[in-house]
Amino acid sequence: MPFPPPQFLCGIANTLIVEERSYNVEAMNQEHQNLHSNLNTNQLEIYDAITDSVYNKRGNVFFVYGSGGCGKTFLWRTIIARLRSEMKIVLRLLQHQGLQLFCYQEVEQHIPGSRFH
Ligand SMILES: Nc1ncnc2c1ncn2[C@@H]1O[C@H](COP(=O)(O)OP(=O)(O)OP(=O)(O)O)[C@@H](O)[C@H]1O
Repeated sequence: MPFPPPQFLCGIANTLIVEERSYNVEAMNQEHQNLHSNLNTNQLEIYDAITDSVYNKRGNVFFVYGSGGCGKTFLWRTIIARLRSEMKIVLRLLQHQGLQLFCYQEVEQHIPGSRFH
């Protein structure tokens, strides 16, 4: 099967990156502050574990579960707002009946050399 030329694939990747970096950083920062200040103890514990993994490049995988309405989405929104307020890239890979899978990748400033893993 023919493979698209690399420059075409590079263009697609860059579109994704550009879209993910088009957020209003100030608005995201404000949203993060609002959400974070309302996190309950359990949410805060998970928030700290996930952000610790991100900022210390631990590469952990987290499976967050709980009954409907317990605040999982609220937690994700808080974490995502924090990362996007810092121009980091968060991709939602899957959402199915309470299961959400996110991929976070810090992309280097030099976009053409950057990769998703
Ligand atoms: N710490 C919080 N402070 C204020 N409101 C909260 C908090 N956590 C959750 N909520 C609110 O509670 C409601 C349910 O939360 P959320 O949608 O995050 O639950 P969920 O676990 O994702 O539910 P489901 O599994 O059904 O999708 C939402 O209106 C959300 O804004």
